[in-house]
Amino acid sequence: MLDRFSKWRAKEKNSSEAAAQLEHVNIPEHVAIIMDGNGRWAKKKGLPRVAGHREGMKVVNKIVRKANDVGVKVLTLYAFSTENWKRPKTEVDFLLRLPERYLNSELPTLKKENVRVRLMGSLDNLPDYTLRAVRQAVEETKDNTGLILNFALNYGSRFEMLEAIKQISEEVKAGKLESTDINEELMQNYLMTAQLSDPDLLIRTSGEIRLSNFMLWQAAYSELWFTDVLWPDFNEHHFTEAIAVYQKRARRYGGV
Ligand SMILES: Cc1cc(N2CCCCCC2)n2ncc(-c3ccc(F)cc3)c2n1
Repeated sequence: MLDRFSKWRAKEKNSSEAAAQLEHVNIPEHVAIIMDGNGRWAKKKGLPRVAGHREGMKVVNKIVRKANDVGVKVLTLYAFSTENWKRPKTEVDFLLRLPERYLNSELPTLKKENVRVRLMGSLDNLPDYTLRAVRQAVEETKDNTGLILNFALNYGSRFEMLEAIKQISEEVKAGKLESTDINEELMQNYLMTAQLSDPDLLIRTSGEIRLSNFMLWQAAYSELWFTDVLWPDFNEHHFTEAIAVYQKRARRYGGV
């Protein structure tokens, strides 16, 4: 007896296989990705976990190129969560070297492709070498007008929402805001995604069907697409399959 999720996946697979060519209408403006499965990928191959993260970084490049090619405007990538600090120190140290490694090799190309690098997360707690690299990339691409490449680094949605609530309540206390001013539009301006549209499509790899404290406010109406593919095995075809499925789904925003 197929459970509801397996039936849904079978239906999505058929519809996405039918979508051989990606339509260039109704491309999701903002795509967010939880890049999961790197450790499992390495374990399956009898490699250390960091080999999965290294391989996963190569996939970032492929998907950034593809997103830019198909006309996505914002690509948010969940690179390091506030929960990742609980991992072994050696793995955390390796992970927090990746921004610098990625940017050292890719920033010139990103600049050539008019990509703007953006960060969201609690950056102050990051090591100096990570901060230096990401701040340089943000500065050197700040005038670019193409794809916004938004890395979530040391990011947690509940922390983000609590910080926004604290800031708003301080401003009410200081008389800068009235409590009647507080609405969804105001709240969005106090989140780390201020100025960005909400994700139209949220992808999670590796078969986990959870949001894991990622963009909980912003993803309220996002189309969610889950795949068993582990991030290091994720490629442009999986990405365009997710977009093709998004294009086939009606968007209702809670309406009928
Ligand atoms: C911590 C971390 C982990 C990380 N992984 C590679 C992708 C799979 C997921 C975990 C490991 N990647 N990949 C790219 C970055 C990055 C971050 C900020 C930035 F400005 C430029 C690049 C990155 N950062």
